[in-house]
Amino acid sequence: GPRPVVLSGPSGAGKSTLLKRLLQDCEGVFGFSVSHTTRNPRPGEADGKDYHFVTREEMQRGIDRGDFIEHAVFSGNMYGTSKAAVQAVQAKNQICILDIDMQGVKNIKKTELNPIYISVHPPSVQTLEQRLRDRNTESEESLQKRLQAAINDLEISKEPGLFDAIIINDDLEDAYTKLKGALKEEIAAVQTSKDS
Ligand SMILES: Nc1ncnc2c1ncn2[C@@H]1O[C@H](COP(=O)(O)OP(=O)(O)OP(=O)(O)O)[C@@H](O)[C@H]1O
Ligand SMILES: Nc1nc2c(ncn2[C@@H]2O[C@H](COP(=O)(O)O)[C@@H](O)[C@H]2O)c(=O)[nH]1
Repeated sequence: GPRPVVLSGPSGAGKSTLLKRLLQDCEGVFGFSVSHTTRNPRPGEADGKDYHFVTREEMQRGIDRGDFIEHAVFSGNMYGTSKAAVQAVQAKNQICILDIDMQGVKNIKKTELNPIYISVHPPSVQTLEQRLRDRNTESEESLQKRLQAAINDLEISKEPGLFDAIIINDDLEDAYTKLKGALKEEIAAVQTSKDS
């Protein structure tokens, strides 16, 4: 099947915004890998669509059973990509998109998934902070943890070869055009195979 895509980058950089657009714009081409998390759902988030919302005990049982390709603790909550989440997308011959943090990127690199790695960056840490504050989803404590992780991860993402593309999400239209451009060959291949 087509190569999966890993979308990473600091919390608040715009990954979900960009990937939702990609899913809508290229209908049937991409499928989202629905992660598990122990964090509480935000208003508007649906269980099984945005995440599988689980307790710590359920998540730990899944990890112990070997259900996860990768898992990490981010801002005090557990997150993980299950084998079933990726297989569900791949079974439809779609490009599987994983929205994961830097620990996830490092762990996926140790597997045989062989995805395309894309990092979404904010234009500045100040803009990132403003976007996170405006999103109104985080407590002050969670926001500070996310900003600290962002500063660390932006430094790590300078490592040569870690990402196939880095997209600065300043103007949304421009960032979306660049994201779609970075994936144009994969999109065309899936569209061609669907037509034939
Ligand atoms: N180019 C942009 N210009 C202005 N605001 C933006 C832009 N892109 C995204 N946003 C806004 O910034 C906020 C963070 O975006 P989003 O939730 O997509 O980030 P994220 O990287 O998915 O974060 P997380 O990792 O926490 O899920 C949202 O409120 C979104 O509407
Ligand atoms: N390593 C993983 N990271 C994940 C996964 N699913 C989401 N994430 C990352 O967590 C943070 C926070 O997400 P939020 O929805 O609480 O804002 C963000 O960087 C996501 O990319 C996963 O399965 N594994």
